[in-house]
Amino acid sequence: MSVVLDAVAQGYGTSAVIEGLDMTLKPGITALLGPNGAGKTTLLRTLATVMPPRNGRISIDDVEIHDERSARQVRDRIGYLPQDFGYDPRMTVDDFVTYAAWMRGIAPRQWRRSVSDALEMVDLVDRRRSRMKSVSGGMRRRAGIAWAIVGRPRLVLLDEPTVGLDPRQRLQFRKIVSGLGEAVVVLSTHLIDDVGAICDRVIVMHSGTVRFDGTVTELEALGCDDLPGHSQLERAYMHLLPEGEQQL
Ligand SMILES: Nc1ncnc2c1ncn2[C@@H]1O[C@H](COP(=O)(O)OP(=O)(O)OP(=O)(O)O)[C@@H](O)[C@H]1O
Repeated sequence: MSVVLDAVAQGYGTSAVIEGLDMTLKPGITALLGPNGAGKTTLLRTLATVMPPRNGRISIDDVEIHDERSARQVRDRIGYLPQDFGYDPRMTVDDFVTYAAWMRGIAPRQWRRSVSDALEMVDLVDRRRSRMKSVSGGMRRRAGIAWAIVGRPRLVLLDEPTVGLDPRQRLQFRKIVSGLGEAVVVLSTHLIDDVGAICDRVIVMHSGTVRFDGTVTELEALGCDDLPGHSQLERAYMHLLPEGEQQL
């Protein structure tokens, strides 16, 4: 799986959100960090082929995505969990993940196995018959993660996947993501601990542009003692913000 962005611009209506973004994504776990409104969700939606780029080019496995037709060629390889994902509250957890399998074009004879495999990965096998409306917020989010990984897509996009998870569930989440092996995984988060624990690469965005792109170790090296933060990574993150936002 390869994903290449070349001078990608994206926006809504008359407002530009992302400008001139160049990036190549490879197998491994990449975190998108950045303040509210930095453009992380917009970038994930663009990678998910929900919005073709306004300008520039995005290619997924050498297919250039410029319209619905080209997007359809690659969607079966993409698992995307939006920040506020919708679900029918009467659906069971099993139905919900089976629906994702259907959407992803997985052959019906493989649904049982793929769904069981995804539910096992998120530790929800014993809740598969529960309705989505009756499970806890954290379990629902794990069902969302199962939605994104059913059928083992090679591009997995997770928008703030750990919101609402308790500490043990966050550790489980890290284990799930670390187990995705060869996939290109891109996740947005505000939780710097998660980044330090599992990510191979960190991209820090601000106002639709990339302020940093490198490894966790490279990011840590930017942390200065005179900036606020409880860890070297938090201080490095603060260092990358514009000067007016570096102090509390
Ligand atoms: N559907 C939309 N219509 C118009 N503007 C939008 C829409 N969605 C996002 N925006 C704007 O685009 C900019 C980037 O938003 P985006 O949601 O991509 O940021 P983000 O980094 O994901 O933020 P957060 O951390 O709060 O999730 C913001 O200024 C936002 O107001």
